[in-house]
Amino acid sequence: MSQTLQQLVIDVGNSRIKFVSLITDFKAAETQQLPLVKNACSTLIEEPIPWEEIQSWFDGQQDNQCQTVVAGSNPEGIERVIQNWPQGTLRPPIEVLNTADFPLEICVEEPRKVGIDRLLNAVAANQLRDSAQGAIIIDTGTATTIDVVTPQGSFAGGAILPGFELSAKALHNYTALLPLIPVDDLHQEEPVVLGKNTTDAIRSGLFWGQLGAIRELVCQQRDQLLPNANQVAPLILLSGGGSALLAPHLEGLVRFEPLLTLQGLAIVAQKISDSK
Ligand SMILES: Nc1ncnc2c1ncn2[C@@H]1O[C@H](COP(=O)(O)OP(=O)(O)O)[C@@H](O)[C@H]1O
Ligand SMILES: CC(C)(COP(=O)(O)O)[C@@H](O)C(=O)NCCC(=O)O
Ligand SMILES: [K+]
Repeated sequence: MSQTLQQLVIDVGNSRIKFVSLITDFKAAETQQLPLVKNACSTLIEEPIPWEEIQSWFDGQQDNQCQTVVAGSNPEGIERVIQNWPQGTLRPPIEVLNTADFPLEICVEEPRKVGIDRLLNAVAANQLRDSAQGAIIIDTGTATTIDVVTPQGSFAGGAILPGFELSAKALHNYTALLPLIPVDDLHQEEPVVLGKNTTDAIRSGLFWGQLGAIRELVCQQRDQLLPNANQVAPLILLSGGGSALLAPHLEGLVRFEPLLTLQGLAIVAQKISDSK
């Protein structure tokens, strides 16, 4: 019989706090499946947390059936979530901090300085990739990260660049004449390449520049993962707040997994609870 664990998992980034409830199958490690997301919501980092909605996911259940866990790249934001934790149905969260306990080898100069979100993505990628297959993870948050997992399953580092919104704010904040372009504009219609006014020129740079940077880094990282022809092509995963915007343009190249970090955190938390 397969044993399952219900979880409330929270990822606190630099722009948004993401909440999901999931069902994690203890046998999932053998099946190359990610924990199943049942409910999801998010809020901007400075906005109130939608506790009522989140608590309603667990209506009619005993609190001790659900494991709650929080982690992320924004320590102040995590503190806020813990401080504002509601009285009542939800069990207080476990904060996952210590990446030394992760089921992951971290091959960089200072493993403790790597953003936990990048490592959680790698844990999730390890669940999905075939054995002897490497992985490349594109995560488009406040920053966009493009990271490599080796065919042996270790986190091997990667690249960090500004995401859509940060790039838009930087252009506005550090120039005299450039307006602030809301990222929602990029969703309305595909930006023209040849901007005939300032706004369209910025939209073009933000959108096609981000896409081009991602393609170039994926290309170079793939070459590094495939030093000879008899290796398996890497699994390329696309996640994060900006991923829905990019997915149609990376079709055929990537697998779209918008909640990868949260699912990685669910796997890590399940392993921690299992080992106790
Ligand atoms: N409507 C939108 N259109 C395009 N991009 C968006 C939109 N909403 C969010 N984003 C992108 O997603 C990023 C936030 O993604 P998220 O994964 O929540 O970030 P973080 O993990 O840093 O909190 C924004 O910085 C922006 O780049
Ligand atoms: C690169 C990041 C800012 C991405 O965070 P996000 O955009 O998701 O909020 C975060 O992973 C981070 O703060 N990393 C620490 C430095 C490092 O990973 O090397
Ligand atoms: K992230």
